[in-house]
Amino acid sequence: MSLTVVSAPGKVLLTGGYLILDREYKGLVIGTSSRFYTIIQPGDNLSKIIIHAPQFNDPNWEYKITIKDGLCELSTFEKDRCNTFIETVLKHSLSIISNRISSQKFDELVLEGLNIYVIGSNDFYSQREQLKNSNLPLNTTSLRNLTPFCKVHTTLKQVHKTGLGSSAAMTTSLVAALFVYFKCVDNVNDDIKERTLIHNVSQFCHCLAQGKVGSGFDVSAAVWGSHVYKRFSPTILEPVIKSENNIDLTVLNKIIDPDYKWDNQIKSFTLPPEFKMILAEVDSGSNTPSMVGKVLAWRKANPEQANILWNTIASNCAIVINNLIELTNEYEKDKTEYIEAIRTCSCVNGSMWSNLLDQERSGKRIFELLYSIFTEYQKVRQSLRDMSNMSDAPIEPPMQTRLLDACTEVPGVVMAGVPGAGGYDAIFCIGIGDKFVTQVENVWENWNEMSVGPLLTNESSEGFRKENLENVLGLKNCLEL
Ligand SMILES: Nc1ncnc2c1ncn2[C@@H]1O[C@H](COP(=O)(O)OP(=O)(O)OP(=O)(O)O)[C@@H](O)[C@H]1O
Ligand SMILES: C[C@@](O)(CCOP(=O)(O)O)CC(=O)O
Repeated sequence: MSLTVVSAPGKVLLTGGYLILDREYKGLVIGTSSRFYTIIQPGDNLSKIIIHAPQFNDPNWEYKITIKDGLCELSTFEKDRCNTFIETVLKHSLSIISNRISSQKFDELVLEGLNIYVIGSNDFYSQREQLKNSNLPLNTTSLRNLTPFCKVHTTLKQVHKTGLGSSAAMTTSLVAALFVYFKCVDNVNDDIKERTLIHNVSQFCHCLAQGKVGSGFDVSAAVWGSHVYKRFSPTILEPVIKSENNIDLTVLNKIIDPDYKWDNQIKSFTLPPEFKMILAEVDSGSNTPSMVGKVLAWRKANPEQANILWNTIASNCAIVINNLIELTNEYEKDKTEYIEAIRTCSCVNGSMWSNLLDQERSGKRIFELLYSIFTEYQKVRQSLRDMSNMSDAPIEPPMQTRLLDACTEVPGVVMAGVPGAGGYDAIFCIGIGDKFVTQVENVWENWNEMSVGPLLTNESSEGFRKENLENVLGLKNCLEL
């Protein structure tokens, strides 16, 4: 049977939280190896769409599709149980697709019905409960022993998410899978225009479903993978977001077109060779919208002070980003020297890397770049703590500061911080060589002040992609074929 499978990565915003809401500033977003999968196969019911989310206790949604004046309408049999993200994507993607392919082809596929699976890698959801119920310690060995895409034994509403951006990865993989299934795109992995089309539709659906136009970095990561991000002007989507219940399809079709005047900027990025990112979730959770509200209100009330702070953070972040890029260039120039320098630094605490600069040895530029990333990122953290104190939003609260400082002490660690909006959700740690990973994980496992749960994910710079079911370990077992 023909199956369409599309995956999209999660995200970690390393630098630029809050700043990227403003087009003046850029952020560095990293794509994760944890991916969200959408699988589509023909249904066996007249115009019925069944959505399966087999990881949850409330696993199915059913819709009936009707098309009226080029607009797709969905009716559901269970009015009290809705999934806004899925419904928004289905309704609008199908309307857009019906406008771009022949009506005969569209009607044929709709009439058959669609069977759709939406499935996220284990790291999107906290696995603490599973481990606890099986009496397993909260560490990476236990996580590796879990079945891929395992059941979370709770409902979608109650599940603890880890901050990797499940809604953006799901939205993007679902949009892309629908466009592939209806053959509205034919080379979506490689064709930039087709990828841009998927970006524009996903960005629109995600904003509409979440009820606001955010910076869109999470959808951008799901589409393009790791990159330096400058947001699009919110005015682009305003005409179709404001009139939520009465969207003009002609306007929408114009806006999502790949040639429309979107002004977002993407500069692709990968961590330099020998770098590794690890992540942990922290057992508390934060309310991002309320933190964003506080920070933006403070900035509005204190524009001069805020601008100084914003510009300081931006210039420190720019040095971090440029140095990371330059390190990759250094590797290309002389791989042996690079690897040797990294090996030296990986055994030493970052604050001591400056000592290496005084010695007569090769690899000086690499030591310089590493030390500069280490110190500039410490300055970013200080500014985020200032932002926390002044706006009263716990971006890097003292509990996280203590944990991050302990991680930063580990030899080979280049930067440890709170991703995105910060708060009590998660932390990331980027280091060089292999040894720092076990040592940082030891710090986490033995941390008493709060419970720190590692994730298995690491950096993967690739955006969404069409997949072959057989190549994704464990995915086939989730389907009722
Ligand atoms: N496996 C899934 N199946 C169906 N819907 C899902 C799934 N995972 C996420 N969703 C959708 O995404 C929504 C969660 O979006 P929300 O914006 O609250 O989280 P998020 O910010 O993406 O979270 P996080 O960054 O922690 O992953 C859910 O309400 C649901 O609509
Ligand atoms: C605070 C903000 O800049 C980043 C939020 O990131 P996260 O969802 O906490 O990873 C908001 C946004 O960019 O939409």
